Amino acid sequence: MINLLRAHGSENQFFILDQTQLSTPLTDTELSHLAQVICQPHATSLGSADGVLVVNTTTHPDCLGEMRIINADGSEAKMCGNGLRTVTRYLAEKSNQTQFKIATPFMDLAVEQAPDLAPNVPAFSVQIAPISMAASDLPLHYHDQAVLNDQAVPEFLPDQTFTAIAVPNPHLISFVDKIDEAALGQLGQTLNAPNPHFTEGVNVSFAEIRGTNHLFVQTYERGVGFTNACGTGMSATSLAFARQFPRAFDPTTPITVQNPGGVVQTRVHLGKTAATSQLHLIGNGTFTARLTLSETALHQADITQVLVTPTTEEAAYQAFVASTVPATK
Ligand SMILES: N[C@@H](CCC[C@H](N)C(=O)O)C(=O)O
Repeated sequence: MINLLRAHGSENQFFILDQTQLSTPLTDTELSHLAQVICQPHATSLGSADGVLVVNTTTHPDCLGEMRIINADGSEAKMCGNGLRTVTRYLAEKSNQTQFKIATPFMDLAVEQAPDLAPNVPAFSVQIAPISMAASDLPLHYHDQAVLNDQAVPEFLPDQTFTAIAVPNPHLISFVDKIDEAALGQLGQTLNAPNPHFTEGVNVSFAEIRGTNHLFVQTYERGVGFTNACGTGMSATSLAFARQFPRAFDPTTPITVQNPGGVVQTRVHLGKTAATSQLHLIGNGTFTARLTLSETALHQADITQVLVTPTTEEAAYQAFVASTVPATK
């Protein structure tokens, strides 16, 4: 029998599939099909999920494994920050190591265990890289501009400015006084349908600055829709914040980023350019259930016979959020 894990980082919900336990790894078509089926709200008793995190072996130096992220719509993304924290925990527990690297499609990333956030709420710190603002890396097409940096784009929305950053998955960021969820949803949908600007879609984040090193970020994700939290989105937003709002940024302490699913911290070390800056994302890596099914059923994305065994971690995570986050909206 094969085990899957139900995991979340700030309630960004995933299934972790360790392909090293299979006699035959799933093909890319099978992985895409599995994500589209298992992430549906009523597919399991666990509710909807945002994607499937696939763990493979790797021969890259210092890497304990490779992580791929398949979005709920079956598309593959270049990176997943919240997911990387949960895969860090998975590989840390499997190997009994606390500091190592994980291979991702664009880069081998440094990860480590962090102090627990609360009893039964383990936390992990992950590097977010590579970083680029080059329009060609997003890709973004806007009047042949090389970058989009804190700029009005009336084609997106009036009265807001936008910054585009790849980490390396694409993010469009806008700082606002108060998040207008309907406007975020509308823009997210438009830029993830065929459009002339983001031809491969984009994750769209609106952010409120709530004080020095304190943000609230909400994201409409490519391949998913609204998420409770987007780790790469909160990291890219933290970088944009540090560059655009130096008076509200204290480089000596982490940034607290609230989100609809809880709270994370980011560390931003500004370089001369965005690309030479360094980003780290720190937050929970929570396992809420173990799932068991046959390898044949997994290949066929047949989850009708899956056995779900919940853990006790969600109550601990919710208690942590209630004690530390006075109001998320
Ligand atoms: N939730 C993730 C990002 C997942 C990928 C994204 N939907 C994309 O297509 O780029 C995160 O925590 O970073």
